[in-house]
Amino acid sequence: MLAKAVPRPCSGAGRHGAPAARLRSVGVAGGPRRGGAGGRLVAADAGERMPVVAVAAGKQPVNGAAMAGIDKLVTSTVGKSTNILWHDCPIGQFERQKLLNQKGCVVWITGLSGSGKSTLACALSRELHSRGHLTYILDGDNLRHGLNRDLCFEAKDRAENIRRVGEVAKLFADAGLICIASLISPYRSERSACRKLLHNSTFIEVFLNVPLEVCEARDPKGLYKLARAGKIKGFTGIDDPYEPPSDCEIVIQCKAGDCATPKSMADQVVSYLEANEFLQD
Ligand SMILES: Nc1ncnc2c1ncn2[C@@H]1O[C@H](COP(=O)(O)OS(=O)(=O)O)[C@@H](OP(=O)(O)O)[C@H]1O
Ligand SMILES: Nc1ncnc2c1ncn2[C@@H]1O[C@H](COP(=O)(O)OP(=O)(O)O)[C@@H](O)[C@H]1O
Repeated sequence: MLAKAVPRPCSGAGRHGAPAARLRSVGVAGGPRRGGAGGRLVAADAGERMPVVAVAAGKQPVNGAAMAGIDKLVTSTVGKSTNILWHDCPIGQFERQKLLNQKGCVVWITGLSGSGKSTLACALSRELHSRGHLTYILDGDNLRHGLNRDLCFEAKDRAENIRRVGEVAKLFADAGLICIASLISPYRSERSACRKLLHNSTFIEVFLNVPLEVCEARDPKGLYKLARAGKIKGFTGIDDPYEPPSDCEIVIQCKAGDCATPKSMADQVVSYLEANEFLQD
């Protein structure tokens, strides 16, 4: 049966409530996500989903769901979507995390082209996989082959690219996975907006601090050469800005001739995840 719609916190995607349960407490019976059988309709979070219609008792609910027990529904307008309701499910992030023995999070790797983002993402995924943890990589280049194929590299398209990846990453984290997002994401404000989508402690920003000269010397795709020759316009670091993070969780520093190996970069991130109880053996 559908319960009466009342504002309540839940652990579904997009909830910004209390920090996800520490792994130690994952799976404790009667935890925060225990609920009755069947789906629930819940009202929107303040801020993200603004209720616009409250149907008084006895009146026809907005979506026409004149079912027994529903005398009041609160619908929301979110962006261009009107009259929408959040549908919750008793199997939530808590249950999924328990199944996976890990806490869902986003490891967001930012840095110049050629700084080693994809290399680190792969090394990290491999390391976590070998320890029995489920990860998924959202790679900027790869996503531009599908989800983001309609976007170019103008500022507004990069911003939309980052926003979309942030939203997808949020879903993966809610699914209980360690989501590794690897994209240049050159703008501080857009990275910060992605951080706000998640509870702060579950957004782990990793800055690959590699000097432009090193990235340019690597130039595995020959893009810097093309950018220097003026054949690619608006290339990050050449004629488009990169705003380094001012306060991120992990900085991996690399200087000419002095770069950590991919495995030791991955180990640095794994240590952080362990220290912050994202992983359970
Ligand atoms: N103008 C310009 N500037 C920067 N990068 C460019 C550009 N044009 C194409 N490429 C290639 O696209 C990859 C970056 O895509 P992202 O989605 O990560 O970029 S962004 O976050 O939207 O800025 C980037 O991949 P990486 O080298 O792996 O970073 C490049 O291969
Ligand atoms: N830690 C590292 N030390 C030395 N070379 C690296 C390191 N990480 C990446 N590379 C090399 O640098 C180049 C760019 O790496 P890549 O992961 O494709 O960067 P990005 O995804 O940031 O563009 C590749 O040729 C890669 O082998």
